[in-house]
Amino acid sequence: MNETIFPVAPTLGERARAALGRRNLVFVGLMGAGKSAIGRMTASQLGLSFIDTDNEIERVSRMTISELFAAYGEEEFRALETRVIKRLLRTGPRVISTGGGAFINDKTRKQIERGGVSLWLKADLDVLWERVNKRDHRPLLKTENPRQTLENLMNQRYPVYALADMTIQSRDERKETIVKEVLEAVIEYMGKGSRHEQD
Ligand SMILES: Nc1ncnc2c1ncn2[C@@H]1O[C@H](COP(=O)(O)OP(=O)(O)O)[C@@H](O)[C@H]1O
Ligand SMILES: O=C(O)C1=C[C@@H](OP(=O)(O)O)[C@@H](O)[C@H](O)C1
Ligand SMILES: [Mg+2]
Repeated sequence: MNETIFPVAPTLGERARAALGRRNLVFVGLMGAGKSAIGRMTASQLGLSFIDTDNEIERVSRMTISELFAAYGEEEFRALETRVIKRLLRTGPRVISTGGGAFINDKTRKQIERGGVSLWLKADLDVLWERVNKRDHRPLLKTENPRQTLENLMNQRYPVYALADMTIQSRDERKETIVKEVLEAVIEYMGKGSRHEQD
């Protein structure tokens, strides 16, 4: 019997994986933007391993993020976060979802700029609030008016997140759609005139 072999077109995930090469893909953005959820799904599409820096910090410290903040304060948490991210970036490629404050820290942001391509999941206050107010594991939001705290953080941090290599709007839309947009952004960014073109 004659068998005809049809060439199989690469999937979007395969094309994005090839475009990424040896770089890590690093998700940044505010609490509730979807870094952890979208990062995990993106990694699966890319066939890369996934690490959430908060999970990794909790694993190495054997404490929850809330416990770390309560016992040692935010400054110590940031130092630990910087160390963990530095190590993760050295051993990629992988998809890394950071906690919301990581990219704001100058040292951590410079590490990410050297060892990865960054993607800001940007979201409106209403979207963020809708998502974060269902859970209470975020120590920075344990304030009298957490919605106002979130808004203040947006004002402080959005100019810094804007330094990321790519930006995708995280919104009230299926996660699969956001993942598809992320993969398309990686292909476009890595393909044309990115600072990583020669890597
Ligand atoms: N596109 C989306 N549609 C609906 N829910 C989402 C979407 N993206 C994220 N979420 C949900 O919002 C919540 C916060 O997402 P998470 O990934 O923990 O955010 P982050 O890590 O940026 O703080 C989670 O319950 C997650 O499943
Ligand atoms: O914005 C921040 O400074 C923080 C965000 C959290 O991660 P998510 O952005 O994944 O919620 C976590 O790292 C910690 O509570 C501090
Ligand atoms: Mg997260």
